Amino acid sequence: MPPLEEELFPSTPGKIKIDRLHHNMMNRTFHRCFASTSTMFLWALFLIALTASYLSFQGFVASGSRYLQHTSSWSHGGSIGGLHWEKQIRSSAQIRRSNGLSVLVTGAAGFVGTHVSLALQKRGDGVVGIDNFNDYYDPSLKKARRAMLESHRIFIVEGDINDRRLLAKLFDIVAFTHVMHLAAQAGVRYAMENPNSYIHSNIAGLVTLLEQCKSADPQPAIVWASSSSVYGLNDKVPFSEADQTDQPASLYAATKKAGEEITHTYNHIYGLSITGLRFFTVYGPWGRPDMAYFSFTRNILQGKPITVYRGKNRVDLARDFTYIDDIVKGCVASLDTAGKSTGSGGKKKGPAPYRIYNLGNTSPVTVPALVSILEKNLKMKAKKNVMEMPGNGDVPFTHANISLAQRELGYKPRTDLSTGLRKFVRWYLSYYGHNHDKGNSVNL
Ligand SMILES: O=C(O)[C@H]1O[C@H](OP(=O)(O)OP(=O)(O)OC[C@H]2O[C@@H](n3ccc(=O)[nH]c3=O)[C@H](O)[C@@H]2O)[C@H](O)[C@@H](O)[C@@H]1O
Repeated sequence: MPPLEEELFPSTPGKIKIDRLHHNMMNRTFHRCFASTSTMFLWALFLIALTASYLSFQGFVASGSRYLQHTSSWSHGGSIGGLHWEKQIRSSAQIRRSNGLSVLVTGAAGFVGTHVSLALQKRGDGVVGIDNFNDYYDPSLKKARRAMLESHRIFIVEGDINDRRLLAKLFDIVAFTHVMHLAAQAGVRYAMENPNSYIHSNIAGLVTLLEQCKSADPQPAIVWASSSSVYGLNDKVPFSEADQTDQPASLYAATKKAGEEITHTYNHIYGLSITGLRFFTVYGPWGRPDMAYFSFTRNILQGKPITVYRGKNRVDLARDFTYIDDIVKGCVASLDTAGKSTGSGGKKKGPAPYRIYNLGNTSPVTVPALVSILEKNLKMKAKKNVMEMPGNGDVPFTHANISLAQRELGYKPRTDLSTGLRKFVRWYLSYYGHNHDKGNSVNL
């Protein structure tokens, strides 16, 4: 068998005559030469293989990170994104009556958001909720509200209104006719502790939402929650929509007032239909644990003292407490009467309605009177610490003039504070029980 080198490089007849030494030398050189060539060849193969695998690994990483980016942008703590998620949204948005609405409710796991979502769904409108489930107060209460809504086939997307990609995705999936914007950082006194959360939700979040609504095609009509607190240090009673609102007493109030101005610019520039509702101290079942009527109830039942603030010269503070069912009727009537937005895809085509309404009860009640009603319902006495109202953003009283809402929305509050608190206490006891197990976990 010829040596390998001969097979690869057949000798010429002249080469056969080379002497042995020369042949041997040549042979060694040839071996060295062949060895380095084959090594180079193998190295080259190895490098090609390495490069190929590196490139394909890069591709894998890139596609993997694209996948991760995609999923993480919608995964705000839940199974968000994907076909099943989209299907849930579509099914929740389904309209089940003629001329029904398809409404995106922001803050849907909040107090007012839950009640409004339910009312809309019950009459056959399509409802999709969005809520970030933050821990301003016990998130388990928000989750319980969500569970209640889910039992009525209402889907709540877990996400923040500052997430513009999420908002764009929702509007891609559903052509919302209306947005009921209730997501906000609420609470008057907490603004001194955490001012930035008010800017995040009530300013930045509002603008992100309006940006989405302005570019949507069709543009939805927007109804949103302003606040009685915009009247600030106004002392002309009752408070009318035409009164001055340029003296807010808290950062919370200032962000709500700013919201009224911001929505005005979107109405003016882009033709968005806007209705701002100034809610007056809303209370009722499934309410907010940070509010006085709720925390007083919890403390009275637990035998803990409550702090009752008093104004200057020992004047009692008073609020135009408004029952949730009345507020819901005002919200739904606002959606029903909201004129259409006129623009599309970010271009205004004509003037659109801009409205502001007070939604109050028109009968202010003092804080000590509120405490007496709770004591009667709970059949327990409160341990009261009375102290002067600290300068933390509170206002001494609120009182709504509701004639505009009455005229244009047919709004007529029907529940007095005694009736409303009786219903609240009944709910509280059924939800938390007398032993306050869940009440203890309320995070204030
Ligand atoms: O109407 C509104 O616009 C506002 O109503 C409520 O704000 P507020 O009226 O201050 O409601 P509470 O916190 O329940 O206070 C009610 C009254 O109880 C008093 N209070 C509160 C807490 C407390 O420990 N003791 C006490 O006497 C307050 O000074 C106030 O006069 C909501 O918390 C705000 O989110 C909402 O925007």
